[in-house]
Amino acid sequence: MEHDSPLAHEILFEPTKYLPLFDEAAKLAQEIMYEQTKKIWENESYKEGLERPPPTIKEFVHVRIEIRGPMLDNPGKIPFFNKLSVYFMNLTVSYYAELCPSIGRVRVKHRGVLLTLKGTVIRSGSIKMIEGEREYECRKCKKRFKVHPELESRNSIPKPIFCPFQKPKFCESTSFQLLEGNKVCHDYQEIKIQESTQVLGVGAIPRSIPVILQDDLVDIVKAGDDVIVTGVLTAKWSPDLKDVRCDLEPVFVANYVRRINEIKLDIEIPDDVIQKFENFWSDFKDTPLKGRNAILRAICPQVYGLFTVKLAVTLTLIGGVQHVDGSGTKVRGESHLLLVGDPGTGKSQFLKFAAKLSKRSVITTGLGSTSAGLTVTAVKDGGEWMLEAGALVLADGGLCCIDEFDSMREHDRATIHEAMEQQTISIAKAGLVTTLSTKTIVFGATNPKGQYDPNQSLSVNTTLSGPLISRFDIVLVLLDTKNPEWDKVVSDHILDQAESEKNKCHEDLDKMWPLSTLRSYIHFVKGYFRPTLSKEAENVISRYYQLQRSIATENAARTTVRMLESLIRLAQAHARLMFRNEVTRLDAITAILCIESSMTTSAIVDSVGNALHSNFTHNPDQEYAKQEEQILKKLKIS
Ligand SMILES: Nc1ncnc2c1ncn2[C@@H]1O[C@H](COP(=O)(O)OP(=O)(O)OP(=O)(O)O)[C@@H](O)[C@H]1O
Ligand SMILES: [Zn+2]
Repeated sequence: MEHDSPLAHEILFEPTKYLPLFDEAAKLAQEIMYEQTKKIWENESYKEGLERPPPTIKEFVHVRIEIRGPMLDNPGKIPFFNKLSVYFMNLTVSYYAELCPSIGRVRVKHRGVLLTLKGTVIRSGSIKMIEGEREYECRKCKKRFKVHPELESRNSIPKPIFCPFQKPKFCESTSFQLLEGNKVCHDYQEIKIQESTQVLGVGAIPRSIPVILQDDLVDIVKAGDDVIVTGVLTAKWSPDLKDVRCDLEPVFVANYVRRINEIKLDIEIPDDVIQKFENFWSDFKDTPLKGRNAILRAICPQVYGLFTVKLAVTLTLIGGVQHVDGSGTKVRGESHLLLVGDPGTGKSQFLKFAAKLSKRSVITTGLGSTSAGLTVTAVKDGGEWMLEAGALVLADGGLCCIDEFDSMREHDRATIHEAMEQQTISIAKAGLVTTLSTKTIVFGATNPKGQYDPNQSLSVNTTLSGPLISRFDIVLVLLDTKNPEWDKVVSDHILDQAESEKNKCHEDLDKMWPLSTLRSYIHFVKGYFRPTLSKEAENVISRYYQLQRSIATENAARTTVRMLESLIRLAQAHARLMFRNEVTRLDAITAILCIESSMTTSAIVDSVGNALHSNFTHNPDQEYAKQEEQILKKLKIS
């Protein structure tokens, strides 16, 4: 029903009066239908001799109110077209958008109305049973009535003081009989939802609010889920702990909960934008790598050069195609990237830019921004154990940027392996047993321990274990080695000197790829293309893998089957970047070049060089032709 119909208005502004009536009506309707279906069932099953189970009746029936509409896309903001102004005591009140505030804007004025909040589940409590209403009989007028638990006093059920029956005249009795046999219990669970950091400005602290789920709403969401919850705001006294003042805490009693993980990521791209992408590639059909580099230049434009890093970041964000291998094991499609670099080499800039490019992202440090750290932990909240989601769970379906990656805690070092490869985290603690999804791209950045020693393996230089490093598709080392020529171009760039002529022609291309277009492009190619390997590409990748396996290097941890899966993912990602549905030899060789720059010792490219000083070439297509010839010779492919 439209939100401004009279009935909707009543429900929105007096839910505690109308919703119980709706539930009563629904229960009555269920009883009537049950009687009718039971009669039909008795006749039919008798006739057909069928042993069909009799119809069942639900003990608790609730009417769930689902609020939809554009106001949910920008909670708390009052979009103009949605602003319903009603003159009330000469005040213009925009009612309805106020019923979808962001969690940080929930105030006392929202108490008692039907609110709709949007957020991410950061904590989920164990499932309990609470005693529902108690039935009493008045000893004087013999009438029966129910007393409901009071949320404010932590679901205790107060004893009745006076008889509620006032007609035909006041009963005034104060003595009642508790009817023991009618004890009613409800399933009960407490979760905590936090407003999405995407909605907040940089540096704003995301607010959270406890939410109470009862009956059929229990256990339908997990930590990390994005949800829209409709319900009534009330308050409860904080637990009476020694020397701690008791406060009234806001709490949200849910009437309806909707998971929006998939919906949120499924963003519509207008046809004219897709047409723009197609026109762009038709302009570059003869020099495809020039077109690709125009896109790559738009990655973190404030950082000059670092071509290899920009390519790696883009391929990581686009990712490969998730599939199930011959043995039935799910092979992830998400790539992971690790930047190991000296201070001041631009790592944090790339983390922040990548987060802006993603629909759903969490930026944190190895230590994690909450007690849950990177994965998940069990915390005591108000005397009861709850599961708290860490960064990887909150970034499920998106990107998790982890700065100072090597500073993570022991607890996370153990669980992050499963989280990055199997993309799940299983936890069994304090009676809370669950498996949470972490289908997340991990983008890590870390400084080497002391001075980077190229003769030592990555594990030694980063104190990260071999198995953990092997989970990263690409590991780029950014060494701030002295390079006068490089220092000059970077300082010119930073000091915003007059760009040299040869870069001028790139300016208009950069204008074509502002952040919003780049984000749409990445989202579109990820969703639209599912590239398969051509025979040529397969041949190149398998030859390279065999060559790597035959060369015993100290980075043996990197030449596992995982490397093969990484090559396939990166090649598929490059095909998507090139707006194609087939992985060609070009994509396979580009994936190999990424892996080569990933190794401190390269297998086939003579001078991989320092990723920090990799720059955009003026004619990439010609440059590539030379590289391809060199690599095919090394792989003995004619
Ligand atoms: N190639 C570059 N072009 C332009 N600016 C750069 C380049 N490299 C680094 N910078 C600048 O240097 C500053 C430091 O970058 P950033 O903070 O990302 O370094 P970092 O690697 O994260 O350092 P740390 O490891 O200490 O966190 C930033 O302002 C960044 O813009
Ligand atoms: Zn009475």
